[in-house]
Amino acid sequence: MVSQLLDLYHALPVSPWLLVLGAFVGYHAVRTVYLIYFSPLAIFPGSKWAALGEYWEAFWNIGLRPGHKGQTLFKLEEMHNRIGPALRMGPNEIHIYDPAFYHELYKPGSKYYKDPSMHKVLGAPSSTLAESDPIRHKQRKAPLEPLFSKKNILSLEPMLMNHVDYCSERFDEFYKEGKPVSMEWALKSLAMDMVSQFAFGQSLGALAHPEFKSLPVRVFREYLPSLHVIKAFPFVRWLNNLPLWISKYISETVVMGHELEQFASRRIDEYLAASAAGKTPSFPTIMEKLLIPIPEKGYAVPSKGGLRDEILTTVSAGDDTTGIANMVTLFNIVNNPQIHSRLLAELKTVMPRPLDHVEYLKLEQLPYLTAVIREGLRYSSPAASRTPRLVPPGGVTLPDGRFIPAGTRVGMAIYHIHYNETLFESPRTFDPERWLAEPEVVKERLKWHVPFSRGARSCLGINLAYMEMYMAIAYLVRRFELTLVDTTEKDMAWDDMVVPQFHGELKFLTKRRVD
Ligand code: HEM
Repeated sequence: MVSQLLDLYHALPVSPWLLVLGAFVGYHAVRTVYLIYFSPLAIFPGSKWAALGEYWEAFWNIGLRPGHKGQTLFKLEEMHNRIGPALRMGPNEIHIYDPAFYHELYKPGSKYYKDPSMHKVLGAPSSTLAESDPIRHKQRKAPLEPLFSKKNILSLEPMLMNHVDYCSERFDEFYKEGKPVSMEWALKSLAMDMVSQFAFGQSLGALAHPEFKSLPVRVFREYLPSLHVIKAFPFVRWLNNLPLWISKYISETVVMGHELEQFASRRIDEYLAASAAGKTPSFPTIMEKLLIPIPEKGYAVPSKGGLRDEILTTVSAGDDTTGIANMVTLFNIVNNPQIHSRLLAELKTVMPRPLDHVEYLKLEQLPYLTAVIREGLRYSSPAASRTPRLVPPGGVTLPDGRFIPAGTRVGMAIYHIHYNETLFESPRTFDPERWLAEPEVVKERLKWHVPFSRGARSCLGINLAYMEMYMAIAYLVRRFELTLVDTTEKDMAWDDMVVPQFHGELKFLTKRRVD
């Protein structure tokens, strides 16, 4: 057999290496022609590069060329406006801009499931956030869903209030030293302490860090942008599996990720030890619920690694997003004196003195604060990127008659809804008034207010996020004369690095109000 193969090898008219090379080139030439001209998705316009692989998206997103970082979202917006509501953006992916399709794709009971390959990028495939199978997703969500109900979240109010009070004390320290506060770090730390205490029963102490740059806050800020790179080059994820002594020469983010995992594991051990000793927090926690099996709903307690992944993805989902929403909202309040003074006047009706406390349910009733927060969520769109789903069996026919086959990845972006001129007049203006119009008009606009997405895969933390926002905005505006330091609109421009990454810093001097 071997000698026959050797005879064949010697009888070949050209080098076998040339044959291999020829086969490789031939395969790619045929694949290129097929993808660009004959694939069922060839009827959709878009860059030819996009039809061939993840290159087009990577080119605009990962910043190999200056000015091309986190730009896919904006490039798509420009292309949709130029060439139509459905574009090809991958060998097997269509991007849609038509708002009418949003409520088809993300409606409750939608048959468009999360795309597993996309969510593998997150690195915790067994977590509620990343799970794509609808049955397993329901099982994983079973212990969390009642925990995140409004009734339960209301019981967190005293715990959240402690963090707002401590944050205020830290702002005093900065003011006494004559230093401005870097709000992105401070507000992400506030969100981190709130959500981590809800997770572990004990906060990660992010607000106590001298510059608000604790490891967990830094890791999520550094790690999320690397998801663009992992998506284009999935092998990068394997860096995580390298021994730490090797990865520390390659990527600081990977090392920080390992440290965070160890940190979270220690917190889980501490929680388990405290719970065995009968010491549990006075408020409900994510850990507590994850440790109770619910056989009738198919929920079994995960392994320790599974617990860690679930907790870390939930904490990461709730940290940057809420921090960014608060930061963008505060910037726009302070940068618009009329909005600022009207909001302050309203807050004074329920908090006559700067140090007063007021029940969250009363804050929620304030119409102007509510309008400001809604507008802050629209304007900041913290989960701005597209969230892809898979076309269900049978495929789908778009309103214009074009067919998308089953299994195609199809996505829309919250940012494109919130900044669509047909849905929101002058979308680039921060205008709380749009939420104070006639009730029918507001009702129609709310249909397009989707910062938390819609349907079965919408944000689990919506009640917590609203409560954090109402409390942070109301108390910080009521307690402090916030003055911008070296910050302009230009600093608040952002790139889409899975969550917005800002070009500059928002800095405030934080002087206490006396009346
Ligand atoms: C302003 C703040 C927030 C915004 C704008 C936001 C937005 C979103 C969006 C758009 C999704 C859907 C993602 C997708 O389709 O792939 C999502 C999912 C999720 N969010 Fe949030 N989120 C916020 C805060 C929070 C908080 C505070 C928590 C909890 C700690 C949280 C936990 C989650 C979880 C667990 C999911 C996955 C839900 C599932 O797949 O069933 N989020 N969030």
